[in-house]
Amino acid sequence: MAEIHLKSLAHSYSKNPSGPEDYAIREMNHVWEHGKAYALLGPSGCGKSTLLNIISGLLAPSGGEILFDNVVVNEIPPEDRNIAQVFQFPVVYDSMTVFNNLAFPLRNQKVPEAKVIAKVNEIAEILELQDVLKKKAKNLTADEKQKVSMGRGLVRDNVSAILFDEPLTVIDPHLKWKLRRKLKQIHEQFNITMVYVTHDQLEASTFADQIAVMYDGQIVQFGTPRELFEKPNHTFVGYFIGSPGMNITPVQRTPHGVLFGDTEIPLSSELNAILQASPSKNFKIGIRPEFVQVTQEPTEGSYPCEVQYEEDLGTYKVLTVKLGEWEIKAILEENAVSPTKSAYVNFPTQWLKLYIDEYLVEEALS
Ligand SMILES: Nc1ncnc2c1ncn2[C@@H]1O[C@H](COP(=O)(O)OP(=O)(O)OP(=O)(O)O)[C@@H](O)[C@H]1O
Repeated sequence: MAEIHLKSLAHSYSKNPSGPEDYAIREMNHVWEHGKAYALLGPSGCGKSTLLNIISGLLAPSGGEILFDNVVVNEIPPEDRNIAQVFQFPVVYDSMTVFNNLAFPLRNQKVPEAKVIAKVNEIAEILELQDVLKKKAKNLTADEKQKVSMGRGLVRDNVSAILFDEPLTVIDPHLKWKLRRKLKQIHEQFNITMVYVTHDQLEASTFADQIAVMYDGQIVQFGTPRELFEKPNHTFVGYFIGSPGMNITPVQRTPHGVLFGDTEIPLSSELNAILQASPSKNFKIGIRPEFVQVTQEPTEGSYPCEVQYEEDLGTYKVLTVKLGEWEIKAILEENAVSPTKSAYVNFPTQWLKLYIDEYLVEEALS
C-alpha cells in the first residue's frame, strides 16, 4: 500500500512542445492517499491512460516527479514499483490454467510453493474462480478472464496500488454491476490504494470515495460525487456530471450582475465585487436542471420563459424552456404537472453559479 504523490508532473508526446496544447498531461500536483478508492473520470483523450502509465512506470514523464511514500520512483522500472495494472482487455496467458496464471507473479518472485497454493486459493475464492482453476485461460468467458487479470494483481502481498484502466469495457452489462461490487468488496478487505479510470460517471461514483475529473490534461476537480454535483468547480464538471448536465450560458458583466440577451440577473454583493474586479471577459453562469424552478404563474424574482418540450424519462421528466436565446433544462418529478407555453423560470440564488475563465467563483460562506 502506498501514498502516490504527483509533483509538478507533466507529459508531452511531442519532442518539442510549443505550448500547453502540446501536453497530454499539463503540469499537475496531486496526492492519492493510502488505501483509498479513487476514480479518474474524463472523456476520451483527456489523458487518463497517460497518467496511469506514468504512475505504473510504463511511460516516463517529460517533467516532474512521482513519489511512492515520499520516495521518488521516476527511475524505478515498472516491475519494481509493485503496481498492479488491469487494462481494458484482459491480459492472461491463454495456454496456462487459471491456477498457473494466478500463481505466475508469485512464482516469479520465488515465493515458496506452499504459500503460492494458499494465496492462489484465497484469491480464487474472493473472485469466485475456484471452479475454473484447472481450466485453460483461453476457454474462459470475457468476465472470467478479466477476473483472472485482477487476481494476478491481488495475489502479491507487497502490491502498492492497483490501477484499473476501464476494466469493465468488455464485460456484459448484466455482469458489470457484479464485478464492480466485487472490486468494492476487495477494496474494503485489502485496503489497497486503487485508482479506477473510467469515462462513466455512474461507474465512478459507485466505485470511488473521491473522484478526480480530468479534462484536457488537467484534474479540474477532485471531490466526492456530491461535491461534483453541488459545486462543480469547472464548467466542464458541470456539463459532464449529471444527466442532463448543468445549464451553462455565456454572460456579460453589468454594474450589478450579469446579462444575457435582455435578461439581467443580479448577483450577491460578494460575487459582484469579484466579478467587477476581474480582468477577464470570459464570464458564464450555470445552474443544474435539478434546481431550476418552472411555474405557470410568476414567483418572486422569476423571469418569463417559453416552454419548448418535455421528455418523460420514466422516474422523472425533463422540461426544456427558453429564456431569450438560452435553452434551459429543468428536472420535474414524475407526477408533477408541467407548465405549458408561457411560464416563469426561477434560479434559487444558492444554486446559481458564476464562472470566470471556466472556473467557479465561490462565496466565502458558501
Ligand atoms: N503514444 C502516443 N503518442 C502520441 N500521442 C499520444 C499517445 N498516446 C496518447 N496520445 C495523445 O495524448 C492524449 C491523451 O491520451 P490518453 O490515451 O492518455 O487519453 P485517455 O483519456 O486515456 O483516452 P481514452 O479514454 O480514449 O483512452 C490524446 O490527445 C492522445 O491522442
